[in-house]
Amino acid sequence: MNNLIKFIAALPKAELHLHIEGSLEPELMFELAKRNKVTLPFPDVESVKAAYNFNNLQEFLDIYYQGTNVLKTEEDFCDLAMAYFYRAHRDNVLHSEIFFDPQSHTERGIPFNVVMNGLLAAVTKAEAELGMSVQLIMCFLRHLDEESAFATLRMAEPFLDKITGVGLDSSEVGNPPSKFRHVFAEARQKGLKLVAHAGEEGDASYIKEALDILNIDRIDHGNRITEDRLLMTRAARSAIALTICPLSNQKLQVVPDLRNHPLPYLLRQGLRVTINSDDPAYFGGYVNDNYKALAEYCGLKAADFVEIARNSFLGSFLPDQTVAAYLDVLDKYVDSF
Ligand SMILES: Nc1ncnc2[nH]cnc12
Ligand SMILES: [Zn+2]
Repeated sequence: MNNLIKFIAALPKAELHLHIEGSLEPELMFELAKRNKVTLPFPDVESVKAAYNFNNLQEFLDIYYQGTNVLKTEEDFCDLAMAYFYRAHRDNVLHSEIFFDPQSHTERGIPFNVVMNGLLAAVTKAEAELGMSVQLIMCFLRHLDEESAFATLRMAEPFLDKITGVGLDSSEVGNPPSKFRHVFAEARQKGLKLVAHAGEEGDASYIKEALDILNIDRIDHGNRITEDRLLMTRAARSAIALTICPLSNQKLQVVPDLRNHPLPYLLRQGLRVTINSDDPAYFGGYVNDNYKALAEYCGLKAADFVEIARNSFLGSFLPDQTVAAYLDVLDKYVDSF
């Protein structure tokens, strides 16, 4: 097992499902609260951590949106993203596609430009200092209406060459993909990639809608695809990637027991599954912790993790040439281990 943990630690990988707001560690939350004179509803870091016990997605989201209140300036967004890039770099993440939730900031009066400029400064720094590649995916909050998503897309107009795609997150059940069909169609027309959280808490019909109506390029989570054999076959044949987040699933009680996580089954069924951290500051682990959990609880072996790391590059939105270069790095690592 020790050898496998070492193998995972240095395995070259991409992370494709990471909410930058979900990487806000309690320590940084307190630092930013002090810097911006924001009063937090918690006396100290320990009590924040103690509050991170969730029975479902909504309980998490309530506390996650509250956490964003400390983010006010470009510098805050830059510091937040840099903290994640340094941490991901330690996990040997070579490429990261990060989500951000502009509406959680614009709704509290923070200008869209402040969010973008802060994140873009961090992306430039991570690329230069750490040699990482980074892409940004702008998510629409699905508990808000489609008009608000359209307004967000309009705000993003000056930055569209720096945004790779759009996504759909927040409260899934009751907010089906079809609610956002027009804004996704417009995003597609603008040349953006499309992803959506689907089949996390919602049943497999949410995944089917996201594929049929939104025409997504990648499925975020998708763990409930096991409920629909036809959909699984379709996902396997089309090689669409699933960005699965095991520790998140456990924390949000989407999967009651990690020992029964569907990822190994989906991998054997030939689906392009990847392992990701989702909101690592809230769910108790960064990407390598998620890989390790699958080793420990599901008995995945080195060859499985190589396949998953390979999937992470193949499922990315990088150009083919860059993917090929990363796969070479991966092959060399495997040969040398
Ligand atoms: N796991 C998740 N599901 C839906 N929306 C989210 N926003 C941040 N994390 C999320
Ligand atoms: Zn997510």
